Amino acid sequence: MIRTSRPPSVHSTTDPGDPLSLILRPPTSETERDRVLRLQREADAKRISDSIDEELKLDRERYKKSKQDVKLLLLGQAESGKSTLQKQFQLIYNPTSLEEERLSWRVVIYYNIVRPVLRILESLDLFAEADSDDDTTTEKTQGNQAPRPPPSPSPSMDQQISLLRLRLSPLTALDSQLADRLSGGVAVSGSGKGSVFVRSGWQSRTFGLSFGKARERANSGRGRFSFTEVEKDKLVDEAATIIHSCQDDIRELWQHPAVKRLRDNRKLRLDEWAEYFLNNIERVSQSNYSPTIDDILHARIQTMGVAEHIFEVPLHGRPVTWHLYDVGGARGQRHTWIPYFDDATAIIFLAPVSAFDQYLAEDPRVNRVDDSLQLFKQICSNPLLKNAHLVLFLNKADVLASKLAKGVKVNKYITSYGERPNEVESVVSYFKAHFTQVHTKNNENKRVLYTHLTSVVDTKAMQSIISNVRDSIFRDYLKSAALV
Ligand SMILES: Nc1nc2c(ncn2[C@@H]2O[C@H](COP(=O)(O)OP(=O)(O)OP(=O)(O)O)[C@@H](O)[C@H]2O)c(=O)[nH]1
Ligand SMILES: [Mg+2]
Repeated sequence: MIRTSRPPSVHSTTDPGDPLSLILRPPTSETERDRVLRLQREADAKRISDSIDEELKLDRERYKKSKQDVKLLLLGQAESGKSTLQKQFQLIYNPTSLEEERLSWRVVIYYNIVRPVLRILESLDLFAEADSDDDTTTEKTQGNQAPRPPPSPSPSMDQQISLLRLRLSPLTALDSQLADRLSGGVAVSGSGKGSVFVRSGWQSRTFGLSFGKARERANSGRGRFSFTEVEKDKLVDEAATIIHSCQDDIRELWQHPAVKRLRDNRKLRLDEWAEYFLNNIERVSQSNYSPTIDDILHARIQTMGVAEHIFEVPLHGRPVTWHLYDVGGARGQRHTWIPYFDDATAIIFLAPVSAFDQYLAEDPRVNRVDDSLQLFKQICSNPLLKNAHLVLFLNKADVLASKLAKGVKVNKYITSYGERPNEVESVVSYFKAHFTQVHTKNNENKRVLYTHLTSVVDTKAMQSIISNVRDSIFRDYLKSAALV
């Protein structure tokens, strides 16, 4: 053991020769008031520095502890149902938080009404023109043959639609205001159907909480806002008033024979949430409207990036922290998933089986079921994910059933489906076989694939499916814990 003397450059701060001490030393002319202010500043600086140290310490502890947590990734293309599944988890493991969010969903729901109404009006315009174009072309080729019957819609229908268009004109301005509010003015191009995306924590930003307050809530694990904060929102109140005053016109448009015709001949295809809210317009447009859980589950807003949700899930009476990562599924969002692959415990991959007649908004040449299969292949074969527990949800079974009941033919879009029966059971087993094959061909680790046929908006059915998934994840979790 050797003894060392202090190196010559190190001095105590009280050393009168130390240049730092000289700088920090209060001026000799300091008044009593200056001294009080200086001490106050020093105390503030210390408090901030201590709180940063404390935050860093907590971060380190959180990170250490989070190694034992379950990390569950919800993956799948846009509109596959990931955020809806997240809400079902929230409903089971943190119901009060969903309750607290209830009123904040009004802005999304109003947007989910206004957008399709404007789309219906656009389609009426577009196809009225297309019809008349078709007629001119036909007449030209028909030469001197007798003229065809007058094009529909009939003039009286035209007048009705024009009148509705006029009366619904306040919705045009509302549409962009709501879009702006939801996206925080950020437009995201090249990824997904609309330009409206939200990041994790959108509610606190949407309702104008100051950053400090939002952060404080996020840090305290509450990350939410209260009824009163939401109630004060002027734009949402205005939207409620406009939608309330337009409700009869919205209903009339929705039930109009011209719109029915466009829907029947599938020139107008509305998304499932649009149909849901338009079918419920009377209730949703009430001035004292408060969204039901079903409404929240049907509300649609695209996720941007990755949103983390934390739940405590009991295992043999002891809480285990689950981190649910709800990702944006549009092609332009998928690069944001990768940092979460490293330590994922489990994946739920959602593939909407109802999407066989749809194409990607990001690339209209790609059938959505085909995109799901390609994406599933990438997930199955990704070396970073090879140890993650794998669950597949063949989702939107209810939407599939209603499409098939309307007579939409699968083999028109998926030619390899051939002459198999156009029935739910047959379609589901056909798609399931394809996903299973992708898994089998990309399964070096011989991991099990757990498959469920789901409608994630169905709360009752989801309760038992989620508990089934939870048990299977915990089984693997305990096995790997035993190996450590
Ligand atoms: N009827 C029905 N609607 C569903 C089902 N799953 C999801 N939806 C609806 O489909 C829409 C899209 O669902 P989301 O959960 O937002 O989709 P997502 O996968 O999070 O989409 P991105 O955030 O864009 O990646 C929502 O309006 C849901 O209510 C289902 O099984 N049945
Ligand atoms: Mg989402």
